[in-house]
Amino acid sequence: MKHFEANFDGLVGPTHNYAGLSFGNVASLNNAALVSNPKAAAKQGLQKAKALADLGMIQGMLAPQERPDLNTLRRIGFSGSNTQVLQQAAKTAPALLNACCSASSMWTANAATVSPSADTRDGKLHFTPANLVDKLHRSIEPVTTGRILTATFNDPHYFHHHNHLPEHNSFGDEGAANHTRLCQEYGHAGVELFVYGQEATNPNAPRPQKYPARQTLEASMAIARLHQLEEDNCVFIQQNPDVIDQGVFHNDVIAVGNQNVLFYHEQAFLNTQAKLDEIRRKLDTELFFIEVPTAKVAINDAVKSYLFNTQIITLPSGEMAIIAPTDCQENPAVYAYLNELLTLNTPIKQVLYFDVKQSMQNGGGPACLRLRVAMNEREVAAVNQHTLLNDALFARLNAWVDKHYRDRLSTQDLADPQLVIESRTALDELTQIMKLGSVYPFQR
Ligand SMILES: N=C(N)NCCC[C@H](NC(=O)CCC(=O)O)C(=O)O
Repeated sequence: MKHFEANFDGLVGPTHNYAGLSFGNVASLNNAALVSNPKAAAKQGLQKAKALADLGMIQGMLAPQERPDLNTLRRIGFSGSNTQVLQQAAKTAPALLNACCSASSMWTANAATVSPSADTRDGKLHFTPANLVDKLHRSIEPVTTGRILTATFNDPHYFHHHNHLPEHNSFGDEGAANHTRLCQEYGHAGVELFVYGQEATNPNAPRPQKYPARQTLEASMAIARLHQLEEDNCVFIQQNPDVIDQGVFHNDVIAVGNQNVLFYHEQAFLNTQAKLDEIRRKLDTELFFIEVPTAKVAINDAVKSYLFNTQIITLPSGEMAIIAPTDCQENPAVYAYLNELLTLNTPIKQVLYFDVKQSMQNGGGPACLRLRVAMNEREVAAVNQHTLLNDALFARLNAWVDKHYRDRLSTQDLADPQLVIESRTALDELTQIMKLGSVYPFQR
């Protein structure tokens, strides 16, 4: 049977904006209050996704969430008509209004952790939506994320959907951004790498001093249990707390894996050598550990350019390509490194650059925008086919964006009641295009 790794990219929502909501994410803080362009953001994302589909990759799209989130605003005591709720919140608690308007579900690397059927005891593909408890604006995503995932991977014979983990700091979970998988072939059992920022229940364990460690070991271990993984197929690695304090808020800002390649910065992990040895012991295949030294790329350059927030994909030819943001071309040290990488004897043979600046300005690179789902051909056939990107869906979604999205949005605009109407009209139409059913609170 054939097997593939599909990418499911998040469609950027109509309220994409820069509110500076993510302490510890330097791009989000540095670009706070910039005026955004939701239309351009959505189109940049679609272009990247379509380019991968055109390369022969299986590419899906995940629907965005309903924002402004009026349910949450009502839950915290704002009342009256929608207009009154927005006006009261804007006047008395603008930070809470901003949190309820973020389009952050676009970064689907944080939607869930996914374990392919080759790794799990029941032979099903497992999904656990991330609870994202570290950030208020993200903690309101998991329920709808679960509904969107269930509507996308909608055959219970193949797909096993779990609830998100308990909403407590001990179980801080950021999904696939802190998880990667190494394997020989996508359809063979692999080793799942769970990279955590701290041990919540061990006060003596190392942890960052300045910025939050969003993912806990406790959460990673809970996911491994839920997904029915064997101990021999898991490696738990601690992220280096010093790099979290330099702005590496997720592991996918400092490391990325694909098949038998692990591409990571010298300073990414704690106990690196022991962990690499454990991977070698648990995965009996030729492995390429590509370590980027600080002398070639400083942490600061890695964070600014998102060198490691690239996608490494295996093309139908069997060669690997790196999907990088154009910011990597603009950074001399990183660009020189990527050119050198192509001359090293690794499976990576080309680099393709994409402009995803609207997302980058909020700290989301190409890899943040996608959720990887390794599947065999039967599982691909069991996916909701209206979510898979082809020429027709691409044209339809572009027209949908043109019709509904603004090309300018400031944080002041978030209180505009018209934005609620525009966003709901757009999402209602989208659920019909992608045949998702009633996934949004306003539809239920
Ligand atoms: N690395 C991965 N996988 N994802 C990137 C997520 C970026 C997101 N930014 C934001 O949520 C900023 C929103 C704002 O400031 O308006 C975050 O920090 O959670």
